[in-house]
Amino acid sequence: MMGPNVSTMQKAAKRRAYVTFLAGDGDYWKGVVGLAKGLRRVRAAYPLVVAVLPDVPAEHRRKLIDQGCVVREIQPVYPPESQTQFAMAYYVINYSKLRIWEFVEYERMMYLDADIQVFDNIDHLFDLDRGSFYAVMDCFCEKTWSHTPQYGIGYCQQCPDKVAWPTAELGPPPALYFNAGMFVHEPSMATAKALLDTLRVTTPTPFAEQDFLNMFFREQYKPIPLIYNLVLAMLWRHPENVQLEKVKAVHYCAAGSKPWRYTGKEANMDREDIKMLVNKWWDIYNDESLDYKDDDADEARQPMRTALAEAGAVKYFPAPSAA
Ligand SMILES: O=c1ccn([C@@H]2O[C@H](COP(=O)(O)OP(=O)(O)O[C@H]3O[C@H](CO)[C@H](O)[C@H](O)[C@H]3O)[C@@H](O)[C@H]2O)c(=O)[nH]1
Ligand SMILES: O[C@H]1[C@H](O)[C@@H](O)[C@H](O)[C@@H](O)[C@H]1O
Ligand SMILES: [Mn+2]
Repeated sequence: MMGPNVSTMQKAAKRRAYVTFLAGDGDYWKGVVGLAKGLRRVRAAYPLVVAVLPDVPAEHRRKLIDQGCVVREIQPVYPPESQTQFAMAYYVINYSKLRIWEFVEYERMMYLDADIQVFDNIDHLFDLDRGSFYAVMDCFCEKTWSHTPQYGIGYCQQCPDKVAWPTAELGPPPALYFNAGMFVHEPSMATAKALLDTLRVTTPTPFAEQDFLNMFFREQYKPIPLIYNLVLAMLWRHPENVQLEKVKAVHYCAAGSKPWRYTGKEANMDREDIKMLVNKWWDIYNDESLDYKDDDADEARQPMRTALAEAGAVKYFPAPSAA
């Protein structure tokens, strides 16, 4: 019979996880495989859950399971009917990301887009104070933002003093705005319901669920340093803000930067730092020593170590220095 300590430990081990999202039968599964291997490389203590839409083929799901991912099918979430024209078509699918609030067997999760790679362990973000929504501030300088007043006047929250916000004409400056490719959240059925209920009465906007989450979590949002989600455009838009050697997670979101589609032809893609980061992604993706092995003793002990820590063997987590 299992003693109470063992079951407590098993429960504790289940309470935290990384989570990503996969839709369609295209090539984004490669991003998930890369991410799974990257998390293993930095000895992440928690599993990677993949929220997959029904349209992800069995063959792709198998590749994720073979890499040790926990595959969970979710039902798509659509914004109010026939209003999707307001959101960029490419982003509409991302509303389904809201389903990850339903993963209540985890008390805390860190969401990472499939086009993010981690180069350093970021487990400590799970220890941030509860009750807030943590993410990295976005940059408004790329063409994708050309529909906004910010872009029009050249204002960016990454350098708010360069172009002052014209309060007289435009009212108070916009609230801090995060990139939704990476965030720390707390699953909760109540929150999941509130998100879906609110979505039902919200007109879609260009950045789809990213705009929506920014609106929904405006009061709870706490910015964390950009080393946890380096939006690549920061390299050429705000180089003075970036210390590349300190960056722990890179988001290959600039046009043409997805490593598995990279050709080097699009704007800025011939930069040395970009080439280096794309190569680093491929090194991890191709590294067979990072493939998941069922019988890997060290791997098997990992959740137990986490469980021990959470069950009280380590009673106190020092406050993370990052935020
Ligand atoms: O065909 C697709 C498209 C997207 N995705 C998933 O959706 C994520 C978001 O798509 P991108 O990474 O291509 O989008 P961007 O990084 O350019 O977009 C940014 O804006 C989006 C607005 O919807 C989201 O908020 C996204 O998380 C944020 O990083 C992907 O990483 C991937 O996890 C798929 O699985 N298949
Ligand atoms: O989420 C979007 C997307 O990643 C774009 O590529 C980027 O230019 C934007 O800044 C961001 O808000
Ligand atoms: Mn992305």
